[in-house]
Amino acid sequence: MLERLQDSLIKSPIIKRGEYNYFIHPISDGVPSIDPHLVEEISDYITEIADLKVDTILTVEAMGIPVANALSLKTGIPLTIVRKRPYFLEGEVELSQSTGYSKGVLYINGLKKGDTVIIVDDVISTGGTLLALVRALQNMGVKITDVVSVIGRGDGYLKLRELGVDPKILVTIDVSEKGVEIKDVFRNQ
Ligand SMILES: O=P(O)(O)OC[C@H]1O[C@H](OP(=O)(O)OP(=O)(O)O)[C@H](O)[C@@H]1O
Ligand SMILES: Nc1nc2[nH]cnc2c(=O)[nH]1
Repeated sequence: MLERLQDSLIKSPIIKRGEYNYFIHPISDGVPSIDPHLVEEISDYITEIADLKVDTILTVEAMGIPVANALSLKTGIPLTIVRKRPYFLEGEVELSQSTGYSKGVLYINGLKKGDTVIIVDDVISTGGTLLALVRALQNMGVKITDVVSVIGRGDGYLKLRELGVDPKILVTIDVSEKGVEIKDVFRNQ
């Protein structure tokens, strides 16, 4: 199950970003090249495990885009991208993002109260990004059917449970200076 993803993850190089052990992988970095079969394996799996009765697939710039776009092509569901730059359109919602190695601002456009979305992202680590995004969507009155992260590390996902959301993490890993270890693979109940 998700063999390509698991096999490629254990080959990930590690770099230090401050104190943070950052793994480098095609899905989360686009480095080295992204194998389309890998993206297909992941998007096929998401169609089996996630609730896709939604108006749109929501992802975060930049590295949520390859998988979310494949899912959009496969299902015919539109794709909405949370951007790192403002457009100053009416209804734009701004939120602060923090990860284990960076801080920034994200901007939601194109969503309104009553819309239903699935969130798809490449990695959940501290949970800072998805926590801020889910909070903003809940304040907007947007319904979230599922939150899917391709890769998970650490216990940041627990923060989302406090908002009533239980993320589906396809492969959970441990990351140390030595490399990546597979901890768990998501299986449908
Ligand atoms: O759980 P967290 O600690 O918040 O980390 C997860 C976030 O980190 C990465 O985004 P990043 O901001 O590095 O942007 P990128 O997709 O442009 O690489 C990733 O795409 C997630 O959105
Ligand atoms: N590529 C990559 N993206 C991340 N997003 C949050 N943590 C990480 C990480 O260690 N590697």
